[in-house]
Amino acid sequence: MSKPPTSDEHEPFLRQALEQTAFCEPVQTAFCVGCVLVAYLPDSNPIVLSTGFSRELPGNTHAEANALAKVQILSSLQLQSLVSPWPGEAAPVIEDLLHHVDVYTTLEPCSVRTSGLPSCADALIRARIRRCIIGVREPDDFVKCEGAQKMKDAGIEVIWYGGLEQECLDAARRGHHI
Ligand SMILES: Nc1nc(O)c(N)c(N[C@@H]2O[C@H](COP(=O)(O)O)[C@@H](O)[C@H]2O)n1
Repeated sequence: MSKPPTSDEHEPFLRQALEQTAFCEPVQTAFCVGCVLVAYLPDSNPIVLSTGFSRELPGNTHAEANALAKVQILSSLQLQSLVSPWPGEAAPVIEDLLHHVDVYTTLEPCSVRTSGLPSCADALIRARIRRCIIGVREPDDFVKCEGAQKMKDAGIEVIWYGGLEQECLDAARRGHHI
């Protein structure tokens, strides 16, 4: 069995998510967020499956949804090369793999979007990820975010990392005139 990571083991992945924020095009109406999806499989080191940042994919897209979308389009062959050895007998299926995935995100996943598009918290709940490790709570600059509570209520373990809060907040607000 793979050992659960300690809080120090989270830091490299949250830092990797923080690096993703540098790629965001800043806008006044939303935050710059970075995300990394990491699979924890038995007898294997953690595997980075995908990364994402705000507005990376075309349209008004969010970091967490982008990281999910990028892994959901992988072919079975691509998944197999990423997650070898896969513990099951059949080829890996993304829906199964996601139950072993921790989501590292610099900002609390959104629960409500000003655009009315689907929220990241709902997308992560639907994907039935294992845990969500969050850099900082979303400040009330735009909306009141209840993403962490929503995920907890749905049975997803939420971990507030705590050690990179200011960096994550500064990254989120990059380019904002406040
Ligand atoms: N968690 C998260 N990830 C992102 O990539 C984001 N841009 C945000 N921002 C939040 O979403 C709201 C913007 O909603 P629209 O993109 O305009 O629909 C903004 O109010 C933040 O709450 N959050």
